[in-house]
Amino acid sequence: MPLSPRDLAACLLDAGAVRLQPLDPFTWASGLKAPIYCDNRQLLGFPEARGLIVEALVARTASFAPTLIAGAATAGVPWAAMVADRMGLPMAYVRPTPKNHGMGRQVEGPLAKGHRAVLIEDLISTGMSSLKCADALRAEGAELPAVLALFSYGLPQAEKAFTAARIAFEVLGSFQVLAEEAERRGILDAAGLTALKDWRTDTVAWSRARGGA
Ligand SMILES: O=P(O)(O)OC[C@H]1O[C@H](OP(=O)(O)OP(=O)(O)O)[C@H](O)[C@@H]1O
Ligand SMILES: O=C(O)c1cc(=O)[nH]c(=O)[nH]1
Repeated sequence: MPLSPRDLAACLLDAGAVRLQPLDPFTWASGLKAPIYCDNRQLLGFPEARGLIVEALVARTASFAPTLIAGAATAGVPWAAMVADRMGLPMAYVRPTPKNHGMGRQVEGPLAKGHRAVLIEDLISTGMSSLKCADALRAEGAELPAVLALFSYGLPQAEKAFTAARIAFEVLGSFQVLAEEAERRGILDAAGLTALKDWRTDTVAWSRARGGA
């Protein structure tokens, strides 16, 4: 059976990957402050869950008929490596910025030019990191039909950014289902639920009120 968003939420909660700290917010890569942090990297320590996730990524990836699998550094790289290995395809990885010594490359591995690439990312918040990698792949001459990620918060700024960049993105799991599963398991108490609800009402205002971007 394919991995559902609820299965992914279960994997994340079982792995202890989800942390809630409304009173001591996390700073995200974008500079936003948030009450939640989803550390997908924890999934790497669970071979069974990891295998199911890779299988789901392979199925989605295959539908785009890529000739190259690219990983967004750093957290997307292990997933891209496992997918590329299962599919018997070349793999590259993309740094957030070009390396400032050595070969000075942003896309590392085979030249992306002429390839039809799928970019694999672990998580999408604002989409900024994935889209920087997407730009680099396109600048090197790759066609990029899609970005695939394990999880997305479903923030409107991400939707807008991907639409503007004309790149499809697909995810295995969402914040909404994760929050539902956490509530079902009794992990989210009333205070946690209220904090997440307040945050979701306006994530940017919530962040600014706490000194974030
Ligand atoms: O959609 P965004 O707003 O860009 O946020 C998501 C990005 O943030 C995290 O990466 P981080 O920069 O923490 O680095 P890492 O991948 O090296 O852990 C995550 O792995 C995504 O790449
Ligand atoms: O936006 C981020 O930086 C971010 C959020 C999150 O929940 N997990 C993560 O790894 N990064």
